[in-house]
Amino acid sequence: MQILDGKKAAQAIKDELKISVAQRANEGKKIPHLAAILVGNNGASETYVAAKVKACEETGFKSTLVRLEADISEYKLLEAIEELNTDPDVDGILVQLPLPKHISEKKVISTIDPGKDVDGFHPMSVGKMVEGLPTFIAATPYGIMLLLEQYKVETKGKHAVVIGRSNIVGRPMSILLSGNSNPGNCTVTLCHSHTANLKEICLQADIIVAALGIPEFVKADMVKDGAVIIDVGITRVSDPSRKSGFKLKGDVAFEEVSPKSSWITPVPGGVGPMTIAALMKNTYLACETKN
Ligand SMILES: NC(=O)C1=CN([C@@H]2O[C@H](COP(=O)(O)OP(=O)(O)OC[C@H]3O[C@@H](n4cnc5c(N)ncnc54)[C@H](OP(=O)(O)O)[C@@H]3O)[C@@H](O)[C@H]2O)C=CC1
Ligand SMILES: Nc1nc(=O)c2c([nH]1)NC[C@@H]1CN(c3ccc(C(=O)N[C@@H](CCC(=O)O)C(=O)O)cc3)C=[N+]21
Repeated sequence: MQILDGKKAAQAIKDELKISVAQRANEGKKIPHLAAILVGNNGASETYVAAKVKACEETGFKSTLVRLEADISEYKLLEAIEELNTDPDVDGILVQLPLPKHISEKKVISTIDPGKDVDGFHPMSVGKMVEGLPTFIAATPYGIMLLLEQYKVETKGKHAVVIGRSNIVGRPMSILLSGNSNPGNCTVTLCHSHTANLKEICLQADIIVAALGIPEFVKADMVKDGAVIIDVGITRVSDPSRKSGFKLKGDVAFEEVSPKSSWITPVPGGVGPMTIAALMKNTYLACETKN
C-alpha cells in the first residue's frame, strides 16, 4: 500500500504557482485575483473558504471574500456576482456551495461569467469539458487527475468505478477518467443510490472513486486486491475528545481497505488539499488567458 499524499502534491503545485506569480509581478503583469462569495455561516463552508483564502495568500494571489447574510435574496446575490463579473481586476469567481434553500444554485452558477468560472460549474465549462476542449475543470475531479498524474498512477485500460453522480464530483470525474488522454482511458462505471449490486461492481474495479458522503461506506469486502482507492468523502463526525468536537471521516474504511490497495488517499490530507490546489491553477489560468 502506498499513500497518495494530497497535502504534499498540493504544496508542490502551490510552490510552482508562487514562482509563476512572482515572475508575472516582476514583469509588471497583473497578479491573479480570486473572489469567493460565502452566503451564511455554515461551519464546513467557513473552513473551506478560509482554506482557499489562505492558499491565495501563500501563493501571492490577491483574494476577496464577499460575505452575505443567509437570508439575502437571490436577486441581491446575482447582483453581487454581476459586480464581480464586470470588475476587470477579478480573474476568478467562486460561490461556495451549498446555498440556502431559497436560492437556485443553477441560476447562480449560470450567472458567473464563464471566463471567470474557476469552479468549472457553469454549463459552458461543463460542455467544453465533455467535448475535451480546454476549459476550467471542476476543482475536485481536476485535483484528483493532478494527483494521479503526479504519482504516475497507470489508468489506461483500467476499470474505474465512481460512486456518486453529483455535478461537482462524481459525474465530471467519470467523464475525465473516460477521456482519451493521460490520466484517463479508463472504462468507467458510474454508480449512485439506485445502482444494483454495487458491491459486485466495486469488486471488479481497478480504481474506485468514492464520492457519496457516507462515512466508511467502502469496506474491505468491496475491494479487489491491488485496487487504487480515491476517497473524496469528508464528513464531520462527533468526537468529544477533540478541541473542535469533531473529526473528519472519509467514505472509505481506511484501516481495513488500505492493506488491500495499491494506492490510497487519506482523509484528511488527500483529495481536499488537491481541490484547493486545482482551484488555484484554474485561477492562474483565468488570469493568464486574459492578461
Ligand atoms: N474533498 C473534497 O474536496 C470534496 C469533498 N466532498 C465530499 O464528497 C462527498 C460527496 O459530495 P457530493 O458529490 O457533493 O455529494 P452529493 O450528496 O451531491 O451526491 C452524493 C451522490 O452519492 C450517491 N449515493 C448516496 N448514497 C449512496 C449509496 N448508498 N450508494 C451509492 N451511491 C450513493 C447519490 O446518489 P443519487 O444521485 O441517486 O442521490 C449521489 O449521486 C461528501 O462527503 C462531500 O463532503 C465534496 C466536494 C469536494
Ligand atoms: N463552489 C464550491 N466549490 C468547491 O470547491 C466546494 C464547494 N463549493 N462546496 C464544498 C466542497 C468541499 N470542498 C473542499 C475543499 C477543501 C477541502 C479540504 O481542504 N480538506 C482538508 C481538511 C479540511 C478540514 O480540516 O476540514 C483535507 O481533506 O485534508 C475539503 C473540501 C470544496 N467544495
